[in-house]
Amino acid sequence: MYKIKLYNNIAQKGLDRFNDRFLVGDDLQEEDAIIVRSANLHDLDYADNLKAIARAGAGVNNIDLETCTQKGIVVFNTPGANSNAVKELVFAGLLLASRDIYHGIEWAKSQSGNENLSKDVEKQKKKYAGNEITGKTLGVIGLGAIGIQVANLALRFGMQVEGYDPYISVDNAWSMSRWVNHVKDEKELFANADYISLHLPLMDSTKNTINKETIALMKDGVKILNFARGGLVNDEDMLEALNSGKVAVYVTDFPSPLLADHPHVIPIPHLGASTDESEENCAIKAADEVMEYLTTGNIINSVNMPNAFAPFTGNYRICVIHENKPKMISQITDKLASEDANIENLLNKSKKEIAYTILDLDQKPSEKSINEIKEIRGVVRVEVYEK
Ligand SMILES: NC(=O)C1=CN([C@@H]2O[C@H](COP(=O)(O)OP(=O)(O)OC[C@H]3O[C@@H](n4cnc5c(N)ncnc54)[C@H](O)[C@@H]3O)[C@@H](O)[C@H]2O)C=CC1
Ligand SMILES: O=C(O)C(=O)COP(=O)(O)O
Repeated sequence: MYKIKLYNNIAQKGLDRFNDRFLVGDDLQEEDAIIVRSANLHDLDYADNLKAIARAGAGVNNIDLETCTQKGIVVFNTPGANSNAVKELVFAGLLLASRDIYHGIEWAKSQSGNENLSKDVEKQKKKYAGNEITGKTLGVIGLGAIGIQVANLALRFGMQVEGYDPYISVDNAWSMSRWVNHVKDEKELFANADYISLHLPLMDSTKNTINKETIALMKDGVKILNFARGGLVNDEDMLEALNSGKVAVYVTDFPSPLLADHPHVIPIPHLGASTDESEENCAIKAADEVMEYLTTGNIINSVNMPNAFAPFTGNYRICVIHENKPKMISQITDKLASEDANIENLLNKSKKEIAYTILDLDQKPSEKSINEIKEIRGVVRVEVYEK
């Protein structure tokens, strides 16, 4: 029985994927895998059995990837599973940043009981007038699952779109409309954009992407949308820019204590992925990834290990997570050759400093050979699967 520990509310449709070989709950000990959304796992007490963590969502900055890699724990996410939900909310954000709907609604709600309301509405509305987005320029930073959808939809709203992503994947490049101007230098985007929307991951290298210096390169009255992560924006610098009017509006899905009640901030309580559809998509994908890994060793959508998928052809399978260096495979196969085990299939994949080898065998490997493989210098983890 595999134990799956839940760290957030995970949609039932995803949990329904698990059959009776799995025990799923939020108060389990010695779990084999974790499914999480945004809960912070940086101080996780790693169970000895823990083999996998699936993030039902996109951003993995709540997980200590380095420690997981060192321990041979495979971390998954669910690419694209919530991108439509975020895209839709970004468009709500674009409109909220353009028309003062937010303060207008606040005022209208305060008028309950006012018998002159229809007259007052007509007097008051000039306070909440705004601008249209058609014809304006949107700069999209990060052209991944979400950024591409935002860029493509903005074109349909009649916007000019500039996109910046030095690491854009081939698949995403194919999905991007040719009318999106793919800029090579972020400065060009900062100089041209009326609106800037952030869709890049939070990492050490992207922290404070929006800061005093980058804001100085932007148009006066620029409107910034952050549906990616709070840490991408330096709050103190944003406060100064909002106070001076350099930034006209900041729409954020990550309210901070410093900015939450600023009149030019539209704070949203991290609702980007909170739709039934996206919660189900993410949960189903995460559950499938975990089941596949725990029962076959196949790795699909990992962020810290190479993806590796091979049909389970033998009766037994050995999966080895090891350092990506010469002679690892020959050392592993040597340990099996000594007991005449026939390797029916072998797959080796690598990602940066880590590699993964799947060996399908016709006969059960001995405990001795498995222990010997574990002893090889550079081997991080060994798992054996039976069909
Ligand atoms: N508000 C919410 O509820 C949600 C927020 N997110 C956030 O949005 C981020 C993006 O999500 P997806 O588009 O699904 O991820 P993705 O992985 O498909 O796309 C991220 C893109 O950012 C690019 N990138 C990386 N470093 C960059 C840099 N320095 N400059 C420009 N581009 C860079 C990557 O090449 C990639 O194309 C996530 O990492 C997460 O933090 C994601 C889903 C929901
Ligand atoms: O997928 C992401 O990166 C998100 O930010 C969504 O987070 P959530 O699953 O709604 O806690």
